[in-house]
Amino acid sequence: MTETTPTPVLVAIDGPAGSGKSSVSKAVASRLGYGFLDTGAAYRALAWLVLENGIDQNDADAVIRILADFDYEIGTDPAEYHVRVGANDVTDAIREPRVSAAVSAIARVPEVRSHLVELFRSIAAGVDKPGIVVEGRDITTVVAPDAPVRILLTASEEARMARRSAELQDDAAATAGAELKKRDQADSRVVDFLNAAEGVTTVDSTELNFAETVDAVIAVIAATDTTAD
Ligand SMILES: Nc1ncnc2c1ncn2[C@@H]1O[C@H](COP(=O)(O)OP(=O)(O)OP(=O)(O)O)[C@@H](O)[C@H]1O
Ligand SMILES: Nc1ccn([C@@H]2O[C@H](COP(=O)(O)O)[C@@H](O)[C@H]2O)c(=O)n1
Repeated sequence: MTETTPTPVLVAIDGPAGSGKSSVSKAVASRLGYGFLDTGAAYRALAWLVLENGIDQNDADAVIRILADFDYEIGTDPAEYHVRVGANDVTDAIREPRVSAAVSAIARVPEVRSHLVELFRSIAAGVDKPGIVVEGRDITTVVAPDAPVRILLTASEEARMARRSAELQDDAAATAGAELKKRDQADSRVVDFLNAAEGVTTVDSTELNFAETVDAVIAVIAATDTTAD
């Protein structure tokens, strides 16, 4: 008798910048023994490659050309998160302000989006765990609209700006709020991650601490029949 490997349960989480998507998703994945896929890291890694090659991020044709050389790897084990482009470990470099400032221009190129959407679907399908938490901006609507669990993780702009500033120091802390706002404005012209699509559950963490937010997301997953097709 041949044994079939069950399809991993996909938990799709979208939300604006600083809403806690990465940190909360990673903690949820750890608790459940699931994998974790940070999709923003791929857009950031491509933006890093564009900048490293001295390409103008607004030159869509040049960005599309470099996509063919985009040798990308991401760790989906929440305990071993890493991002590589070719031989370069870019885990930290992709968080630099210059990358954050360039990424929205790259993410609005349709060819980039379709290429990465396919990549995300294949990474999620191949995870060697019972499930995977995939987070980004268009996971509930484009990457995995049929996922059994779909969540919009949100928080007030004030809360998100304060949380992001608290991670940083001095000048970076002072500009983080403005950067976050600008990026959301640019990104929301491409995909709607501010309003929950039909069937998507909103978790608003404005009044919740980190642990309460993780619990709230796990409660949504627990309330869903993830065995249904
Ligand atoms: N409910 C919460 N209470 C307090 N802090 C929180 C909460 N949720 C997340 N945080 C903190 O907010 C900060 C931003 O979270 P995180 O980086 O996970 O957001 P994000 O949505 O992935 O952001 P981006 O889209 O910009 O990458 C982190 O320092 C995280 O620990
Ligand atoms: N599904 C996604 C995820 C991300 N983006 C773009 O990438 C940028 C960085 O994402 P973070 O989650 O690391 O903040 C983001 O600003 C978007 O431009 C996307 O388009 N779709």
